[in-house]
Amino acid sequence: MTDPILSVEGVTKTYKGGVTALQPVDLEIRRGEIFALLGPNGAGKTTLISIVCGIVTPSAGAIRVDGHDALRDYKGARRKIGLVPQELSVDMFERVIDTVNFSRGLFGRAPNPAYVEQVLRDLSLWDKRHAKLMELSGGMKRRVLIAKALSHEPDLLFLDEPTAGVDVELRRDMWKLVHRLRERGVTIILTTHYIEEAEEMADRVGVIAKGKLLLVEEKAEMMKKLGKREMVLTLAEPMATIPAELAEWNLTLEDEGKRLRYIFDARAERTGIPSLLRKLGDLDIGFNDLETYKSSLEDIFVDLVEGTRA
Ligand SMILES: Nc1ncnc2c1ncn2[C@@H]1O[C@H](COP(=O)(O)OP(=O)(O)OP(=O)(O)O)[C@@H](O)[C@H]1O
Repeated sequence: MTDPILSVEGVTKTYKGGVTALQPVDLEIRRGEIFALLGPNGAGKTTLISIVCGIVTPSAGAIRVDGHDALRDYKGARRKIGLVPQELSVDMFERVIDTVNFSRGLFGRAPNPAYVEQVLRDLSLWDKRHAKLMELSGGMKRRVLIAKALSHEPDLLFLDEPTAGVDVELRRDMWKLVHRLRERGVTIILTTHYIEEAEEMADRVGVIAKGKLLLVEEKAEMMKKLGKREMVLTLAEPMATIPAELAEWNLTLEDEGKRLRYIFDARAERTGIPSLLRKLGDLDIGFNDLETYKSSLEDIFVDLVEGTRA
């Protein structure tokens, strides 16, 4: 890959007390992409982000942000990054515009009212710019966190669980916003528990569990490569048990014997469907309907994460 905006090499983290939060992680993020880091609670997502942002010191490894060594040239690296944390940690009495300008100042950036106005407009906060944070709804406060993170014109934006606990409408707004930011050239890394979010937003997805980056793939490629498919037959007559003759297909009987589900590997050359249908004919088992489904990213995720269990 040419000139990634972020490269993480062999990064590990063992916290004091002995919790290993990250096994050696290697990851390169391309300029302009939306990358979703998907993993269950405690997988190490926040630890990885915090290391890249210089909040947590890694036990080993190297990080480069747009050419800056994040350990040796912390300031240079950090200036490139905007971080939207999970938690609100803002002064509730402050006004929106002041807190955003303050964040910008922290990075030593000269005032740029036109830029700040654009950010606030993008986030539908312009009309609220003189409101105190305490006067805003929860969703608006989250937008303020994003505005603060964007205040110093970063090239790489981290969103740590951007939509945890927000309503569906705000979640959709966030997704739109992320796409708009990318159109402006901002690279985005988001962490999420929500498969739907990764599926909806990301160009690439990394799956992390127990501190291990299990897989990094183009989203579409991941779906294609690992995708399973399902076929569901609605039977003409309910069935009490699956006949022994059908054992090799590993079918499951559902809905009080009215439906047969067959899960097969879309990658396999032989799916087993023609022979299954023939066998059903031989056994005189009729069906009224046949549907097929692609597996979702959710199924893939569960498979991968379960695969890490000893
Ligand atoms: N400061 C700390 N000291 C000790 N252990 C920690 C610390 N921070 C995190 N951990 C542990 O490291 C592991 C990874 O935690 P981390 O917060 O990175 O996961 P996560 O994927 O972000 O989880 P979540 O989705 O719940 O935020 C967990 O076992 C956690 O308990």
